[in-house]
Amino acid sequence: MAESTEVRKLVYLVTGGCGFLGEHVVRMLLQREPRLSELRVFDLHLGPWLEELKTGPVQVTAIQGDVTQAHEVAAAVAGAHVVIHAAGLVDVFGRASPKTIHEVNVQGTKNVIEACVQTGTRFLVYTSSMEVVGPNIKGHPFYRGNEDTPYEAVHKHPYPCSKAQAERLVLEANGREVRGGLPLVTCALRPTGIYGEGHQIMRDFYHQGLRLGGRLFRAIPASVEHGRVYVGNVAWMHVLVARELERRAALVGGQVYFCYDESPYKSYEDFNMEFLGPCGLRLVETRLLAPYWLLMLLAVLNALLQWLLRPLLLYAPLLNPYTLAVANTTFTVSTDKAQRHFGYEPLFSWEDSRTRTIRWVRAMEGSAQ
Ligand SMILES: NC(=O)C1=CN([C@@H]2O[C@H](COP(=O)(O)OP(=O)(O)OC[C@H]3O[C@@H](n4cnc5c(N)ncnc54)[C@H](O)[C@@H]3O)[C@@H](O)[C@H]2O)C=CC1
Ligand SMILES: CC(C)[C@@H](O)CC[C@@H](C)[C@H]1CC[C@H]2[C@@H]3[C@H](O)CC4=CC(=O)CC[C@]4(C)[C@H]3CC[C@]12C
Repeated sequence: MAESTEVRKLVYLVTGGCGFLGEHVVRMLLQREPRLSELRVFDLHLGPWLEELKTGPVQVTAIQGDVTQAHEVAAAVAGAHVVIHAAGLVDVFGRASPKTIHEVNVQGTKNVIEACVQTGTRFLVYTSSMEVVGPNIKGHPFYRGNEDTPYEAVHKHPYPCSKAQAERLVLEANGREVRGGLPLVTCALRPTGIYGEGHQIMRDFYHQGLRLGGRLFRAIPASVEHGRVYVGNVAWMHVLVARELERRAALVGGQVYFCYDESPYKSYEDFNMEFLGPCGLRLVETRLLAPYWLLMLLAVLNALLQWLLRPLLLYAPLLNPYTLAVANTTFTVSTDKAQRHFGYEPLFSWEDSRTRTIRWVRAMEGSAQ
């Protein structure tokens, strides 16, 4: 842990700093990085909450910008010591075109890398994803795997494809000479399904349950386990690895790390019920009524409806062939690589993560009444 008496001299840039994860990274940096003199928050959509952060000792600079625009990225990166690149189009629901997903996630990442090289920024942390690994299109389970577990990472969906390409670009950029002659040091963090305060999908599930009279209907067998990780622990891993990149460049540079904590392995739906159950929702067992083939038929009908309605409106339900396949494939990680390489330990216990998330859902409950 950096000493609190350290001189404030570092400039950090967080792209996507107003997103679900990005906001937690921004707030974690302000709380736990005492060397910060300036924190730049770069996002397509700036949040009003940024204003409240401008009263502290750190200069918080809000930058409205687009990672697909190289000149905007270069202007934001210039003079930064560290870039945490979390901006991305997280779309598995067909809201954006494959072209747009590629432009943001791949070209946007290229722009960040080139901006670091051209302006002399030496440290880059990329928010990758478990989806870079899987589940693959063959539905192979990934059971308690780690960063070295062999797995046939074969993707067709634009989102995992874009994350895999972007991650590869970041790792390949490690060691490139930046302006000033020193090497660029990069790494990529792979969160599994992130949950916590501000998670839009949890919000969607909650509102869906309210619409259905307090019930959610099981679509996935309880035996299908999904690894999940609390947003505060993902944010902490970003802050910690950003700090250690300089000191441990030879070990950490060019590496990937799964984000993990003590969150239990459960099916995606059962895990969500850890928070939605205490807020009054219940999961109705319909596995006998809704076999997988019927769910896939409904998912395909959703995809067809989305295509037919696109000229008129955006129809983007949670259930589509991709989300059903991912939800129905076990993907859990068990690793300590981040602990071994840069001393990561989860900041929030499972109990604390659960309590914080329930508190957030309850606050939604109040706003929904
Ligand atoms: N939510 C999850 O479960 C997981 C997310 N991730 C990754 O974490 C990162 C953050 O994801 P979330 O916070 O969940 O998503 P989010 O959608 O809440 O945040 C993404 C942020 O990026 C910004 N952004 C999008 N396009 C942009 C552009 N062209 N220029 C500038 N900013 C742009 C958005 O405005 C948003 O604030 C993403 O890279 C995602 O791939 C990885 C694993 C799991
Ligand atoms: C309708 C039911 C089938 C329901 O169970 C569908 C759940 C589905 C919306 C989610 C199941 C698994 C999620 C994904 C997983 O956590 C991995 C991810 C990593 C990312 O980088 C972004 C988000 C996501 C793709 C995540 C999205 C929501 C699910 C598909």
